[in-house]
Amino acid sequence: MTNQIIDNDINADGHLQIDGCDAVELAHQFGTPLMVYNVSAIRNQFHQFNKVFEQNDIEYEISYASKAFANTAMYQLVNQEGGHIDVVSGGEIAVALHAGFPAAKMSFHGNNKSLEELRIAIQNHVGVIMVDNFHEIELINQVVEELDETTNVIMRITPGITAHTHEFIQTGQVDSKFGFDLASGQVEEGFELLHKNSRVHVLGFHAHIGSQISSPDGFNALAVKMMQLANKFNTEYDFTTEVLDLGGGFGIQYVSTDGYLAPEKFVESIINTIKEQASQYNLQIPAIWIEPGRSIVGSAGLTLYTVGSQKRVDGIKPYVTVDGGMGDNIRPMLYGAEYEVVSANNPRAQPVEEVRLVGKYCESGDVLIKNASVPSLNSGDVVAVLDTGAYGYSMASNYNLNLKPAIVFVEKGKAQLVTKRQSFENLYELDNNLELGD
Ligand SMILES: Cc1ncc(COP(=O)(O)O)c(C=O)c1O
Ligand SMILES: N[C@@H](CCCC[NH3+])C(=O)O
Repeated sequence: MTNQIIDNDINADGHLQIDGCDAVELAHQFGTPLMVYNVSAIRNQFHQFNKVFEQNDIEYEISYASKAFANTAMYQLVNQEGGHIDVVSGGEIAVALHAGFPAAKMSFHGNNKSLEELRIAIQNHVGVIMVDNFHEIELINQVVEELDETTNVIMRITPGITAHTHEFIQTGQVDSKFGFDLASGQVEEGFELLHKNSRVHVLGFHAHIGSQISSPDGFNALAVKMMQLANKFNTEYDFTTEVLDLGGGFGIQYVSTDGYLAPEKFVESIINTIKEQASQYNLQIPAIWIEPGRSIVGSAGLTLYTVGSQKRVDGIKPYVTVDGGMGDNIRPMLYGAEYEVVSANNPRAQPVEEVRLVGKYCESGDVLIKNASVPSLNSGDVVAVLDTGAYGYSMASNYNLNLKPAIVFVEKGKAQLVTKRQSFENLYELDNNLELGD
């Protein structure tokens, strides 16, 4: 969305509206902080991805990386859109199953899956396990034997590509904790071990080079490496790569100075490179899978807060405090991430000053926006921090024992509470009274 609010985003009362719902009314009805997702925007991003594959007549899957944002309704929405999901823990599998999401459309990721998690995945016939390392191969072999089951796997490889993004969210460089190292022959070694087990079916290869990437170059380099790999395995092992999964990582625009490339344009570029490589090697084009997270939900979500206290000292940039902060959005503190904010009461109001938009947590670093250009804001006003849909709620914490926010989905003028705000009881319901001491 970013702060280029268009007429469509403003209703007759002059308030911010999200897919036909008044943001100020949502804040009053459901309380703040409140996460609001525009369901039409999520559906539209699925359609854009589908369209680019279909126009190119490519077999594909859109495997939504649910670490970006997951709850029961989100898994159900992805299912309505015909997507697959990428899950990374027993917890994500459990919530997806609870939502009625088909196990066969899940890809199970992780660099340290436990024996128990692998048992859950294999018992429930999860579609594919993205095998990450040699230890995991042993565990998979053990579980399929023990449960008298079979499983599909895709090998995650570390391609040796350094994506242009924040160091904390690069994953494709040689020095990474994820995947089988391509350059040193680990992929061949792992493949031979997997291939030996008739209960394990290798579908192909996966790589994910990082997140919030703004240029297609790294993806094109990845597509070249992956097709080289497919060709090598075809020649040396007579192995047909059925699936190449190129991960996610397509960046979104958080602030107006961020470059913008529509997420489906990254995919178009990947498809073109794979087509060229396939014709060069005279290989059949494998099914192409992608795992977008941020590009599906990032700009579809925003956070509504209510303004509270303000601190003003001559010569110091003012502090404007909202009723949430680092507990619902750790990204500014963790990655120096930037966001834009608008007044939900009057999104057209001209900025009159630069302030620090800060949270209510006991940390000086709890700053949501360092340089927020805002109109005159008063206590009780509702503000919207835009583009918070990815890795906000999913990395939320109960720091200071603050409650995690509620989540509302809106679509065409209708709003639905899809996750309740936590209650104080939720904060102690797992605790036992102390029995030690006097
Ligand atoms: C394996 C894998 N796939 C997909 C994603 C989703 O990335 P993004 O949300 O940047 O699209 C991630 C996260 O970076 C990941 O680790
Ligand atoms: N949590 C990160 C993205 C990590 C992607 C997971 N592999 C972010 O907010 O940008």
